[in-house]
Amino acid sequence: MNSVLPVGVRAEARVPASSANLGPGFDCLGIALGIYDDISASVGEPGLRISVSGEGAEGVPLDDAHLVVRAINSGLQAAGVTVPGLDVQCRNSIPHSRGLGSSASAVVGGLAVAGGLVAAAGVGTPLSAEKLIQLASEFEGHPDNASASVLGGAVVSWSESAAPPGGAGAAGSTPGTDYFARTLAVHPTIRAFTMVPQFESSTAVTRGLLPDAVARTDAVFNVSRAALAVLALTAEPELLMAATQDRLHQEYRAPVMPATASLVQWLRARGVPATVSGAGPTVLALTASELPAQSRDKAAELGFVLDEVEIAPGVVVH
Ligand SMILES: Nc1ncnc2c1ncn2[C@@H]1O[C@H](COP(=O)(O)OP(=O)(O)O)[C@@H](O)[C@H]1O
Ligand SMILES: N[C@@H](CCOP(=O)(O)O)C(=O)O
Repeated sequence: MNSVLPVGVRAEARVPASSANLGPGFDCLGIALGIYDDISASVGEPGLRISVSGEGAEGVPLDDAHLVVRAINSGLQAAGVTVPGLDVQCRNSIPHSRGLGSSASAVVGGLAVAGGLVAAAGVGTPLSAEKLIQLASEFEGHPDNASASVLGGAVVSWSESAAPPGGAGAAGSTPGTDYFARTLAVHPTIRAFTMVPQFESSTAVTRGLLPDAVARTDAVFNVSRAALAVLALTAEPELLMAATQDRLHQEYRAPVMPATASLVQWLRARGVPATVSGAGPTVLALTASELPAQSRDKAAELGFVLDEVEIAPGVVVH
């Protein structure tokens, strides 16, 4: 029988954004970025009271359908506990639907808060980092984002499933899939720059633009670049230009985000290893060199705001 957490138990989580794919590592490489959502939750009287401020506050439901609340409930269930009610506060800095993994961050943050409540009460089963990766990947469908937000730094993630190999279409977990991830020790000279536009793009929609099958030559191209990306990120940053080339997703998504494609092309033509961040429309540059002096103006001309962001630690619960 499930334990009931007592009223008054409280936990907070600070969860980073993430950028998935890093060019060739479609659905398997990611990096945590220093843009954070802060979530706090207390066990309260029956019912749900939720307040949301910051990014995306106007567009999210303020009831049990809220993604963070759903993740908290899922985490409590996984830990084998229940609560009479919840008070939840979300203070968001991660922009939604820009390719910065906001949905994965919301899920990781909610699960981590649930783990924090369980730990604070000293009952139920604690949620380890491995468990958070498993639950978040099952829940949200993007282990590359979720693993980065859990572990921090750059990550490689993979899954094992009893199901036969499938297409590249819809995200979402196949029942019985196990998810795994490891961090890469990012070379200390590598810096991260984001260029974030105002316009949004749904990950689910732009996954629909990807073909189910690709030419073997393109598959080989990406396998070689993804393997090279591990070397470039950890030991030889001078290889980042070659290591961030991709033939699996960026070109297919370009027609619905031409400004993103133009900015990536402009930067790469000047030796900056820029990629589409996740499913876009944000542009990410991981580089050990300075950006060309005109980069900020060029980004602004196309409607993007350029910032340097830290390569972030994983979710922190307190
Ligand atoms: N912090 C959050 N709280 C509630 N819902 C969120 C949050 N972050 C993202 N979402 C939901 O996820 C959607 C964005 O998901 P998605 O299209 O995958 O973009 P992203 O690249 O930002 O993850 C939002 O429209 C919203 O419904
Ligand atoms: N590998 C996924 C990553 C989606 O990331 P998001 O930040 O855009 O949600 C994909 O490329 O679809």
